[in-house]
Amino acid sequence: MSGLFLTFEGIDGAGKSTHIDALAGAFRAAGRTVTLTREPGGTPLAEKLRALALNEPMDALTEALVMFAARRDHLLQVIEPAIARGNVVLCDRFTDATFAYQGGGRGFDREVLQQLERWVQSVPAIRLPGLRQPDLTVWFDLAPSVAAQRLAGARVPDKFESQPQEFFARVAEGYAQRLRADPRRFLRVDADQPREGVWQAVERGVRARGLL
Ligand SMILES: Nc1ncnc2c1ncn2[C@@H]1O[C@H](COP(=O)(O)OP(=O)(O)O)[C@@H](O)[C@H]1O
Ligand SMILES: Cc1cn([C@H]2C[C@H](O)[C@@H](COP(=O)(O)OP(=O)(O)O)O2)c(=O)[nH]c1=O
Repeated sequence: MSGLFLTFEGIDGAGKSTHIDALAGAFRAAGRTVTLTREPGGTPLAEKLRALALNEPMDALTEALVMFAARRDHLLQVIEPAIARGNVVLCDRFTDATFAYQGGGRGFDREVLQQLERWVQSVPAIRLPGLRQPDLTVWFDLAPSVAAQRLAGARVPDKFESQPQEFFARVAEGYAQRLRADPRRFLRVDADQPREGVWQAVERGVRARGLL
């Protein structure tokens, strides 16, 4: 079986977490080996970079470089080997998050991000000029006001979660731009419904593409 690479995106509080586990269960039930991972993070080095990125103030270029440094390590140490073994890699956030948060939220130069994307996602397994990209990206689309209500009191906010709603409106627009640039890669899910409805939309979308 050939490997698969699926990523999950959305503003903080959109409700990704539960459904990633459920999807892992569905793939395992279909006989697949699943690698569950996340960004920033997924390796010892990238988890150290995550702690810095989520807690230390830094300028937008530094933040983007830290995200892509963590990504490079994660891609080479975990994601590529798992895909090569034929696993299904389910990754909580990937490069679309950098375009959404650092590009949209922080207003950082998208051309610089595109250059970093080209460097970091050029891997030996893929002949240039191709890049490693997800086979499917599930985008949990939710209005920032609803996400803020869901997060209120749910957990101690980190550097990003404590941003104002206007920040998340720009992050959401950042995701929408990435979808417009590559619509076939995305499954947009309306996250403003009860969990069961969200799950059905995720499962149906993944099955409809023949991935499950
Ligand atoms: N469909 C839903 N309706 C209402 N609340 C939800 C729904 N999905 C998740 N939640 C709750 O919203 C909060 C954020 O969900 P979470 O899965 O942690 O989001 P994310 O991983 O996208 O940041 C949690 O408290 C979770 O229990
Ligand atoms: C991957 C990535 C995440 N982030 C941010 C988005 C999130 O606020 C945070 C971590 O994401 P996440 O793992 O979704 O947080 P949690 O475990 O609290 O649900 O990092 C970026 O700003 N840029 C990136 O490239």
